[in-house]
Amino acid sequence: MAEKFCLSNPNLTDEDHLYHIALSTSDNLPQRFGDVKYVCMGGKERRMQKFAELLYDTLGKPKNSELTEQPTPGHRLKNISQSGGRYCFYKVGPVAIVNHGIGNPSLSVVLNEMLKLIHHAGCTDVSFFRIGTSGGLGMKPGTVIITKQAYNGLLENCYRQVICGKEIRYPADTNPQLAEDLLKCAKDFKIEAIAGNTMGTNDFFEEQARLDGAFCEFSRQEKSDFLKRAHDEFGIRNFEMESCCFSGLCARANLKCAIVCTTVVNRLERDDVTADKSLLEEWEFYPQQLVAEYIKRSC
Ligand SMILES: O=P(O)(O)O[C@H]1O[C@H](CO)[C@@H](O)[C@H]1O
Ligand SMILES: O=c1cc[nH]c(=O)[nH]1
Repeated sequence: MAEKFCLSNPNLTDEDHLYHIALSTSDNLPQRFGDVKYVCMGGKERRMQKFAELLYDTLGKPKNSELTEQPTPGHRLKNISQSGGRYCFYKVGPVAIVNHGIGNPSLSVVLNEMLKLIHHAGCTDVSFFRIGTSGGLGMKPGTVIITKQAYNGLLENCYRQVICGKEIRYPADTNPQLAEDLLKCAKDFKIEAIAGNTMGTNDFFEEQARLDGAFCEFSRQEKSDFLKRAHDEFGIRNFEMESCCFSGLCARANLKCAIVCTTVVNRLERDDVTADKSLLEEWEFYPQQLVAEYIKRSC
């Protein structure tokens, strides 16, 4: 029998309040969530709601889903964490779908609580996925990047976490087999996708070498030198803002993870994101299609 996922924190007890996702150990976690095998996360609430509805159809309306009492077209699923007011959370068959907001701090909070949820629920064989958007480095917008290694803004392949006034570095790599399987789904769906390294920063503007933020005290030459170095020396193919924390905490918990991000701009050409809404929605849909297909094939 597969081993139950177990966090190593000795302070965890049978009573726990997952404050930001509005759940606690008195909410029948093993009965409601013990079958979860996939946790899918992404920044926006709307994207994750749409993804949950897509999965509900793709997986043939699985019975072990949490449904809303007042369904409307495209809104059949219950937002389990609605009363928390911070994140949305849907359950579709063996999949938990959650949004994480922008950046490592917002992700870290909900990821800690999702890890505690699967611990208390006694889940087995769980994989984590981030489906997101990113700025491509030399990539045609709409290309999907499946992250191999995450680098922070200092071009270090790690997640830096401050604990009791000290900084600890955790490796920030994803699972190669998941990446390969997702690339295969992309090929079958004729979605342009590559495996590459990702830079996960703590800022959208200056840390990603954008000249068009509220502030900028570096030159165009410094910007292009940095982008060239990231591309040529470190194999960076896209920028986003959660890959280090996501891969760092999943690895720390001994869980497999994948990061699948579409690109919405080619940073070698411009800084601002100018594509129209329908094109952005189309590009944003590609990672959802790939991860939904991967889950359908593997569950
Ligand atoms: O599309 P999502 O998942 O939000 O991710 C990307 O978009 C946000 C910035 O616009 C950052 O959170 C970045 O990581
Ligand atoms: O350029 C981009 C686009 C999306 N998200 C980012 O963090 N950077």
